[in-house]
Amino acid sequence: MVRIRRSTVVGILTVALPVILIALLSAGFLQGSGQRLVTLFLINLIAVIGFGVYSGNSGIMSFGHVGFMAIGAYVSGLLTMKPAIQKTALPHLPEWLAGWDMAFLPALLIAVLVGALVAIAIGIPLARLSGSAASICTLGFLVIVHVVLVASDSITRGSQTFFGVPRGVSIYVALPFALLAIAVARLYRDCGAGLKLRASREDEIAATAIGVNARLHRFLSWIVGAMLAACAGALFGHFLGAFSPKDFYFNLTFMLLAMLILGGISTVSGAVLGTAVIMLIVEILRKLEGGISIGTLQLPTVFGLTDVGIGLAILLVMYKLQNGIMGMRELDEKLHFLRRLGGHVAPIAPVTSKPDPHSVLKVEQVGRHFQGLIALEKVDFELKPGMILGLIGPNGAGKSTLINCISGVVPASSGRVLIDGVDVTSVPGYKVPFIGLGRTYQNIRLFRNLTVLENVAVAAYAVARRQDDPYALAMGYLQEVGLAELHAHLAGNLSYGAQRRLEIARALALQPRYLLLDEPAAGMNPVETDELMQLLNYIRHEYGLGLLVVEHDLKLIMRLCDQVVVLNKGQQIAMGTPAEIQADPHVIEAYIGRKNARKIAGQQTPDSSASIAAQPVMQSI
Ligand SMILES: Nc1ncnc2c1ncn2[C@@H]1O[C@H](COP(=O)(O)OP(=O)(O)OP(=O)(O)O)[C@@H](O)[C@H]1O
Repeated sequence: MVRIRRSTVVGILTVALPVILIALLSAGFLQGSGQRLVTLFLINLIAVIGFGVYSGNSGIMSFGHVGFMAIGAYVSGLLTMKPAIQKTALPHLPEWLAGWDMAFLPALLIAVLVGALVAIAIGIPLARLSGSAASICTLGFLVIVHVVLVASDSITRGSQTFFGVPRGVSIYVALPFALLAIAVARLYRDCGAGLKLRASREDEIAATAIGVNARLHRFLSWIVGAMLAACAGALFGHFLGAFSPKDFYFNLTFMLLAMLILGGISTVSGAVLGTAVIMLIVEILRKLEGGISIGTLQLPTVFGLTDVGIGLAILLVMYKLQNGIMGMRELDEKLHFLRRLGGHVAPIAPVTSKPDPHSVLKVEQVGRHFQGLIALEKVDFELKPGMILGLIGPNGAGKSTLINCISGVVPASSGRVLIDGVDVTSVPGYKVPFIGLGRTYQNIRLFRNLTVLENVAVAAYAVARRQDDPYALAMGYLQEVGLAELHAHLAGNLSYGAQRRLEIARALALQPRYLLLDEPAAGMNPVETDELMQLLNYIRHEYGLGLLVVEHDLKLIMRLCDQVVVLNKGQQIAMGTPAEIQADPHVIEAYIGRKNARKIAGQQTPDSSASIAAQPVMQSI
């Protein structure tokens, strides 16, 4: 069963109600041309939303969705034409394509289905790409669709227009589809799939480490967006009463992208606002472009004024608001009273447990080379639940590389990492969390444009049972780390210490058996560091987790850890209790150099040991 959250319903209504109002008022009070303009607004809105479902959630700018509009318009137009008109307009049509004479609605559904099939075929390779490479591919798709339609003149009439597509798209016809598009887009944005895709848009590596299969979600959003665009195309074809490939090319792409970017690429409310604003600008500038007379003054025609005007509008908005007028959040997420209407998330207390005595994380002879540089060699240790293992070493010793190898972010060149017998290196990155591993990062990797609650909810989605609300679970973990009050804030706006705690809450929400923490105290003041230490001790005892902590704060390591592993230049030079490590001459030498180590050794008195002499040095590093 799909869980629809109250906040999603509030979000849909916030956007849908003004659209309904505009449409009904226009249908009641405007004349023919005004009504046509509003109908076109509704059709464009569906297309812009289609663009936004893919581009807004994945962060990949699509130039290809007008290709799906062309497919939708062509298929629906062809299927609904009267046979007699079709014979004249498209005399060379093969028999199997001719004479379908379908009603509007089934033809539109088939058009959307064809759009989806094409999207599946293109989406399989496309989903492997991200960033500008994917954007260029979508542009390639648009060009291919255009060329195929123009080149197939026996079935499309080539670059010429074919008339005879039944008209009949009015405000009343377009409105239900626009409302459906709004609902689909918002439901998708807020559901687990949409949330995961938005997380991967923010940081694909961090999203993968909490179980997000970014390729799968890019693929799904591409198909949903394509279906909406095909629907918009079909409506557009029936609105025009004709089909021509040139109507579905760069000009339309430019205008729809302008709407999307101006309003804000990642929100449905931005799509509505952007579509309305650009259509108004276009309407005004088209009138000016043709030359108008004001009293006795006759303004000349200005070629290209509309396109220049749209370009300037985008530039102006982007100069001030990089993420468009609405930014990254929906209107209802920004307005406090609408947020309250969306309801309160009641936390579910996390399930705590005792350490499992049979579980073990084994690092076996792990090595990693980077083009001749040996970053790690033959590292070997075990971590058990309920234990805190410190991992220390000078800069460049290989600590982060080891954590990356253990968590599957970087494949090990040699050796194995086993969690309860399962080889981490043999599973894809997004499946690693499911074998019991959570982690945080040296350079904080949060989903900065998602809220604090959403950051944790992405992880909770990965492991939540069907009956549990991932948001309620996430709220429970936020309470554990003392961030519940800040749940509605954007993660990127939190203080440094709070961001580190949020990363821990996100990792805990995966319900792991082992937690890898890469410099969790970096950038924290002494009070925050003390709080962190208490939190880590609490996690170890209450959740029965095994913790691997990389830290440069040796005081913290010595106070917190049961065992410490020391790396130097990729080699494991020592392993033991904090007291043993402090006394180890190899460790002292690695940290302060051979010469200084000898000096310390020289300062020894009969009743002092190297460890005592070295302690202030070790602790001051
Ligand atoms: N992706 C990479 N490509 C090439 N070299 C790398 C890569 N990652 C790490 N290295 C190299 O591997 C070595 C170990 O780096 P690593 O970041 O693991 O050390 P570290 O102990 O975590 O250091 P620090 O305490 O400064 O974070 C360094 O020489 C580093 O330059």
